[in-house]
Amino acid sequence: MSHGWGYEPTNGPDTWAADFPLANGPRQSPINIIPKEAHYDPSLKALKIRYDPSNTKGILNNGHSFQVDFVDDTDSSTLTGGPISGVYRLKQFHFHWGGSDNRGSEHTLNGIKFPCELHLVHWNTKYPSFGEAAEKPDGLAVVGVFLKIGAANPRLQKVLDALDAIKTKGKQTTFANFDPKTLLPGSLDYWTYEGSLTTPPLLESVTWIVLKEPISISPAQMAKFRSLLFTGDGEAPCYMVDNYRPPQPLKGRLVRASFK
Ligand SMILES: O[B-]1(O)OCc2ccccc21
Ligand SMILES: [Zn+2]
Repeated sequence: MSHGWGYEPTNGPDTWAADFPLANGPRQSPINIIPKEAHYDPSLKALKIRYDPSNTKGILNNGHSFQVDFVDDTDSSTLTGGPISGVYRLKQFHFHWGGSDNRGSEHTLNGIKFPCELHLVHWNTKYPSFGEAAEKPDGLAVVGVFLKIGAANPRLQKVLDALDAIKTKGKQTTFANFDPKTLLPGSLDYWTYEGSLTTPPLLESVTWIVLKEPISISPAQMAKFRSLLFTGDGEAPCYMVDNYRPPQPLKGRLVRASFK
């Protein structure tokens, strides 16, 4: 039986095109961002991010990352402004990280990898659901935030403390009253471009909004991420590390900057 996609040599990013032909599509993510080649666009609006912590639903190890899910049946946690039009609802956030501090992010800056990258996933409410939106060219908007090694980040602690309960694939636990806005850096300056999911099915439905300013994470906090397992209970354990797709060809796309 064919094993599912993952990040090992036998099922990692270089093998995905076999089952997911979009892997070689015209608007794939992530990309390498070269700030000097980004176009400052004065017409880009400021990001407007309003999250309601009471929408927090739970935290799950999905075998590829861990994600914090939100109730998305009303417009109480939304992203508006920025490069998007209309209202996008927060669905979940998750991370990608490396087995050591020299890698882990999906987007890179001048070819530099960060040790970790946060994705806050939102869907366009002009469509009836996340699933429907994920198949539309303007269906999703993902805010990407780089994490760099530094002082322990107290804003991450509540998420980190929940990881012991979701060590293996498929485990989930209650997680309530978390405000993801507390994870954002002081500046909301961003780069934006049209791209895709960075995981199969690699749907080309994402307006990417990558923040310029990273947030910090300490080595000890990174070690907690790396203590999760890709594998389920009873399987030979495989640490959840290097769950990132490398940068993909730009194929003529414009990267715009919201700042000079
Ligand atoms: O592929 B991703 O990690 O990046 C965007 C996204 C959206 C929803 C699920 C997973 C992802
Ligand atoms: Zn992601």
